Amino acid sequence: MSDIVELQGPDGATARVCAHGGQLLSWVCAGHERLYLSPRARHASGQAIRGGVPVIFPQFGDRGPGPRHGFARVRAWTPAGEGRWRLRDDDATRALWPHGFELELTVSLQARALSVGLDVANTGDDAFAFTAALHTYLAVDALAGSHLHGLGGRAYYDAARGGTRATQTEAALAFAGELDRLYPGAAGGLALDDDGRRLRIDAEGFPDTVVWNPGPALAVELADLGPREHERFVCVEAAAAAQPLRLGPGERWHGRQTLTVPD
Ligand SMILES: O=P(O)(O)OC[C@H]1O[C@H](O)[C@H](O)[C@@H](O)[C@@H]1O
Repeated sequence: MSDIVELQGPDGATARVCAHGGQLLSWVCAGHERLYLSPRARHASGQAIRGGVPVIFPQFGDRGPGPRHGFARVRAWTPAGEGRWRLRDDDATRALWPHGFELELTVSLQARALSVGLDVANTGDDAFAFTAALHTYLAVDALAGSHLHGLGGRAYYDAARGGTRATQTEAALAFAGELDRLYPGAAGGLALDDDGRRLRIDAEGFPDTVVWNPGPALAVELADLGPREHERFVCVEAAAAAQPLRLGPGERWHGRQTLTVPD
């Protein structure tokens, strides 16, 4: 598609970013694709692309009256220089959410690392509250053997079980069946192991982490996913979802997720 830009890293890494949704679609580092993009992903206007790094704003999930996961992921963003895209309010966004804002997405490639930044500026005359996330789909070769480290002992809300609160007792989280957890106040310091490969996941600005895998039954129900596709990814999301963030007129917030392939 013509609205996809390829970025080159210092060590031969590449990233592809689509203006539709301001969405990272691919990051190839040390010869491996690190992000998952569904073969059934749709790039059509008004549709969210299943995979990569969707930008969730101004509403995470169903935590408000607006469209599920907000509108940023289905809007056309504007290129704003090397590795930068912007989204500003317009008549269509104000019809859904009556506020003046500017989002800036920054994608940068360092040696063995990818950094995705999201800035939110309040350009209107009134304060607003928002929830947001970088809804990162990490590719895995073998879901059954994958483990996410760094959330042991953390409390979470379990959206796959009616939002009940629980505490993760195991040090390494395994994936079997639907998993949909919001860990408030747990950000970054994570590592995903998959088939002998490790990826470090760090965050700043975003206070929470969401971990999602639809499992086999839900994967079949999602038209842009399909049978067994859930075995190819784990979503580890840098999120501000448990409590809305507030910005007064002229204020700006910055969040970032960094993925690193250790040497
Ligand atoms: O299907 P989507 O609207 O893209 O949402 C995909 C998933 O996103 C997040 O991870 C939520 O916690 C899940 O509840 C949701 O199912």
